[in-house]
Amino acid sequence: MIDVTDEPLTTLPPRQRDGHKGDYGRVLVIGGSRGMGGAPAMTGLATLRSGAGLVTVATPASTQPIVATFSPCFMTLPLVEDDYGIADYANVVDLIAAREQFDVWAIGPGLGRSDGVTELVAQLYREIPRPMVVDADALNAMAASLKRNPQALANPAGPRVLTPHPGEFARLAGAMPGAATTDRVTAVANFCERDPSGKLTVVLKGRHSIVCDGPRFAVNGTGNPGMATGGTGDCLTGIVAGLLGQRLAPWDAARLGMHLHGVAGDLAAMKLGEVSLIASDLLTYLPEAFKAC
Ligand SMILES: NC(=O)C1=CN([C@@H]2O[C@H](COP(=O)(O)OP(=O)(O)OC[C@H]3O[C@@H](n4cnc5c(N)ncnc54)[C@H](OP(=O)(O)O)[C@@H]3O)[C@@H](O)[C@H]2O)[C@@H](O)CC1
Ligand SMILES: Nc1ncnc2c1ncn2[C@@H]1O[C@H](COP(=O)(O)OP(=O)(O)O)[C@@H](O)[C@H]1O
Ligand SMILES: [Mg+2]
Repeated sequence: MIDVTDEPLTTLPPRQRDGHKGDYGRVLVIGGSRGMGGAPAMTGLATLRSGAGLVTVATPASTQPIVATFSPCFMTLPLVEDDYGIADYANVVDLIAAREQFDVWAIGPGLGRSDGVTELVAQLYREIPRPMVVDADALNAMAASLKRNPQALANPAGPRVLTPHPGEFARLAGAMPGAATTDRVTAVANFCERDPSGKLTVVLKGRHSIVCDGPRFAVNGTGNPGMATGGTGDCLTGIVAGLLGQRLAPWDAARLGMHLHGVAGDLAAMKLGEVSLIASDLLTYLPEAFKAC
């Protein structure tokens, strides 16, 4: 039985005077491919702007120099690639071996689609014991794995927060959710039940994004159509990862993340007087959104 939550939004605790980077999370973002270096960079910037202590962006070697130019504040890690994109065999071993270094993983923005990506995502999704945000092409990779074996991703090693838009959700679940909120809630709740381990939280994005973890859901009331632009979803991935890095539970990080994402978009639209935004406008007003919360 699914029910709308009546819990108040969980917010971040006040920072201790002697806080240090490790207290606020070491986040690994895995994304990017030739021509899509901006996506993981926006995710990394949103993670930092959401308060994470340290952010590393792992991206194919050919894209690494480009991603690194987006900010001196995050580190970058080259991923081995072959002619078809990321080479799964060469990377999964190193990344899994690195699992103790990172508190939170965020995979998918700009990752591209290939057999190597599908295999890399499937192994990381199953094996990494830390909280993981799964977005964009990592969701498309999951859909490819589920098509081959519906149980391929059951009972992952740690909590997973999926952030599909309706197109990505349709690939994952096999059908486009209806437009009505009740249809969308039912579709997401049914999808969450596919993993009885209770480690799944899903944010179905849109005008009124819905967060659901199986028994409960919440509908977001912030945001505006100016946010319907490339990169704003990559920013949401970073916000949720940044909140997970500060020790919020997946449900709280997803629910607060979508709320703050929309508040930042509303502040940007109001302050810029713009009907259409670009994703970096959202990043500009994200700290103010946190302050207002
Ligand atoms: N600067 C960069 O590097 C950027 C890189 N990016 C990266 O690009 C990769 C592909 O991601 P993507 O979302 O752009 O494309 P895709 O997965 O094909 O889905 C889009 C299709 O889904 C459908 N659809 C239906 N309803 C929908 C809805 N409400 N909202 C959205 N879509 C909806 C609709 O299909 P249609 O109905 O047109 O057949 C639509 O054509 C991904 O890795 C991402 O991170 C981007 O983040 C941008 C900035
Ligand atoms: N009309 C709208 N009103 C409010 N938010 C919107 C609207 N359209 C899109 N958004 C938000 O913008 C983001 C778009 O995500 P996504 O499609 O993944 O973008 P990208 O992959 O290009 O970064 C989602 O968080 C969605 O909730
Ligand atoms: Mg997206």
